[in-house]
Amino acid sequence: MFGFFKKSPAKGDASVDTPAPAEPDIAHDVPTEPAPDVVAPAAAEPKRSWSERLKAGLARTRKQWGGGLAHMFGLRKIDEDLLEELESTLLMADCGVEATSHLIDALRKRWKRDKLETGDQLQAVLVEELTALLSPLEAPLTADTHKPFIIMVAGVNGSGKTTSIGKLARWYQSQGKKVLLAAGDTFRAAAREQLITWGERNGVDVIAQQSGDAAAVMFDAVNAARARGVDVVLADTAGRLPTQLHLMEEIAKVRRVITKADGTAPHEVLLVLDANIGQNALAQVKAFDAAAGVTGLVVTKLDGTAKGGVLAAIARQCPKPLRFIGVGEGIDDLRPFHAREFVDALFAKSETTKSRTE
Ligand SMILES: Nc1nc2c(ncn2[C@@H]2O[C@H](COP(=O)(O)OP(=O)(O)OP(=O)(O)O)[C@@H](O)[C@H]2O)c(=O)[nH]1
Repeated sequence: MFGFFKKSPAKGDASVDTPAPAEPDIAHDVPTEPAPDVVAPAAAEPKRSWSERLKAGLARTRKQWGGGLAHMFGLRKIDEDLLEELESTLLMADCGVEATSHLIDALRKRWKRDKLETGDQLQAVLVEELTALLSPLEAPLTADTHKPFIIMVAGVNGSGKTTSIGKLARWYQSQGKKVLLAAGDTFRAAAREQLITWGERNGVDVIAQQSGDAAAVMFDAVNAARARGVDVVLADTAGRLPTQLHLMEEIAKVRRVITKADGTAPHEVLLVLDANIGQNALAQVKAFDAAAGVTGLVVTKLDGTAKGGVLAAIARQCPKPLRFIGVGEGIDDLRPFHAREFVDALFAKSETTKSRTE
């Protein structure tokens, strides 16, 4: 079962100058308690394409928008009442006041300028404007500017960090990269076990310590990655709330230790946001950015929420590259964000996905 898993590191692989951590424990030991899966086991149902999964995943948000929008558009004549209804629908989908006003103003201008008449014509313009609003967020993370390319993953508790790391590891493996995981969530034992189990099953080395602090794990991981010719390091960190100031200080320290181990790193600081938090995402981006210098976002759980409009709020109020979006618990349910693909899925005809989502 654990056949792919490498045992202990070659001597000197994880040599540490300072601080002196406990001996790095390449996690080949059997976990003392059953570890939860990083992601749900492969489902028995036939494999669906990413675009099908994206459409299915966005069903709730689409219902919130589309449900309201379907009767709004069609052959209905455009008037101020229609724009007002559209405004409420966008606000309810958590687009936020700024993005909503921006979109409504743009639609009003286009209505007058292009002499639009029907709701359908207005919908086509909304698709265009929303794509234009979200496009600046589109910036896939190829992770090939450095070797090893060190990605530090941060976020509040339960946002989906550890799960996303498993999915990202699979994604980068599929791109032909050699991946190493660093179990830097030293607060939650289960997170460490999750990564270890995932690594064992997928032939990915995991740097972990039975005890010790996150900084030491990071230091070991950077050195081990160098010694083993790793392309991408995915470093987990403990969940924390922006209000927990001492923990926000700790994440700044974790970052500093990574830089100490490799002067050019971290090459990416990914903030994982749970889409269900809607507008709170903005405050989280600001707080984590101040503490750890966020360079990219992952928005998870877009499948479980009607608040997919939060991406528009992010685009308008705190634009950061949206590297990946998650639309499910399956291993392949996290993919690079593409604005047009996202908007198309949002406005897809529900018949195409209905049978799969119910
Ligand atoms: N439906 C759905 N669930 C997700 C998605 N991403 C993560 N999850 C679930 O969210 C839950 C929390 O995920 P974790 O990865 O453990 O979260 P974490 O941020 O590492 O948690 P802490 O270590 O407590 O900070 C798990 O049950 C995941 O399966 C997603 O895109 N969709």
